[in-house]
Amino acid sequence: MLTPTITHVIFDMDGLLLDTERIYTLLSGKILERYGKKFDWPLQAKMMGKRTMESAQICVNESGLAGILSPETFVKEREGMLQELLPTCSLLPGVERLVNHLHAKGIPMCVATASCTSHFLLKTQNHSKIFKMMHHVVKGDDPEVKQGKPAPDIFLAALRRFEGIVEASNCLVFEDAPYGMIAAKDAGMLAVMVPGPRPDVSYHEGADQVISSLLEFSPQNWGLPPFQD
Ligand SMILES: O=P(O)(O)OC[C@H](O)CO
Ligand SMILES: [Mg+2]
Repeated sequence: MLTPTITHVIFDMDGLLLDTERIYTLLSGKILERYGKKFDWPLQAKMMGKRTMESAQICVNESGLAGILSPETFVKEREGMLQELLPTCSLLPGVERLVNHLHAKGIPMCVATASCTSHFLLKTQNHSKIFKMMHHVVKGDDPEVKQGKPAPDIFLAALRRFEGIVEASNCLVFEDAPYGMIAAKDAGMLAVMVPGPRPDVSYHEGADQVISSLLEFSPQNWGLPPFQD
């Protein structure tokens, strides 16, 4: 296979840069338990990458709680616990090494996340060093993002905000979520999936590569400068 020429990188955030999906899983499980329902991976897979109200609507509908629990109440019941737990999130393995490396080599990078601004600030407050190296961040509540993942809007908005004219085919997206993968591919980009600790390969569809963590990523396979270490 010809080595692609990647010139720009777009990172998803939740579940890719930050270990926040475990917080969402814990809290969604807690709330559903109050209504005698279970939170499982197939439901989580439908919510990942979605914006706040979209993911709440999916959770309520798929759990058979429509008419019993409103998405607004779900979001309200979760909010206090999110405020407490989101600032405790950590960087996922390999993030610091890869972001520092690409920054040192002058590769423009940005973040495209379904997170709303208030949650973004909570999640990143202890990781400013990493996010300062990003050329820009597009968030779920950005006016340019008309439709959330799996629509390509957020990745196309991210592409437009780099300096100069950048081809989508020269962009590499890192994503953890099935909907994020669809969005990246529909935006015409190459995409590496880091699916987290889930065995079900059916969710990896469309990825140009699947790796278990960013520690496994080899920049030179994508036309990016190799690690020195
Ligand atoms: O994976 P992100 O960064 O697009 O955000 C996802 C939602 O906020 C939580 O699943
Ligand atoms: Mg994600």
